[in-house]
Amino acid sequence: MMHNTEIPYILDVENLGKQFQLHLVDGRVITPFANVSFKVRQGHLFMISGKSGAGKTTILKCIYRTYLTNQGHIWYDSREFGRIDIASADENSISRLREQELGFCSQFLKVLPRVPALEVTAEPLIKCGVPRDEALEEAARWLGRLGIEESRWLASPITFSGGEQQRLNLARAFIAAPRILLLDEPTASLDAVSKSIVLDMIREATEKGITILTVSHDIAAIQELADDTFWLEA
Ligand SMILES: Nc1ncnc2c1ncn2[C@@H]1O[C@H](COP(=O)(O)OP(=O)(O)OP(=O)(O)O)[C@@H](O)[C@H]1O
Repeated sequence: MMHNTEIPYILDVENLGKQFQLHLVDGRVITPFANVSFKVRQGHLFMISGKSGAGKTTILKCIYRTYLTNQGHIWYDSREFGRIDIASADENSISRLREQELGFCSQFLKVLPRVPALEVTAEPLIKCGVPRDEALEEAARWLGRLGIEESRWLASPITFSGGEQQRLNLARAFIAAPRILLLDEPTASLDAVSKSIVLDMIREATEKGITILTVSHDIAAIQELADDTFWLEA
């Protein structure tokens, strides 16, 4: 077994800071956090904790580059480009990383209407070049594992309950086995059975070497599995 110190860092967040300008209010600037630094080892489950509103989700969104950062660096040891600063990389590199290496699982569902759940789940695999039939079969496997009834697979996920939408988001995030997976409150609206399935999925993924960063208020459940916890001070 490898000692912690022998496992390389895959992500090195250095002096990260984010500001939002509230254009629709009075133009004021808010700074949820500044000078945030942490390092994440490959294949670890890394938990970001802290008070509500401290900026935990914002950090995940900066790493996925949904948000541009205002300060600092997000050094990522990518398979395709080597060491790259996600904070300043060009859009093409970011698209490529999102397709091949980075996954994000949001608490909320954002999908096109009328696309069936099975297709929505298979989409990340199809984008990676997996043949459609194979991708749909794999999608069925994940939806089944997460307890989404087969009768719902051809419906639009817009009609799903909150917990079903969350499980579909998780299926979509795990299906393509990215190198780094960012999970925003992965167990928030789940019952006990679904929660334990998700915790098993997280455990299996890290065992395969996938690095997971998660934000969760379910400290007891996640911390038991987490290799490291970063406390974001408000
Ligand atoms: N797009 C945005 N525009 C303006 N302000 C934002 C935006 N996104 C986040 N914020 C603000 O940044 C702060 C941090 O939000 P964030 O969602 O990252 O917190 P959090 O720590 O994840 O909170 P919670 O635990 O409640 O989910 C909040 O004050 C929020 O209002």
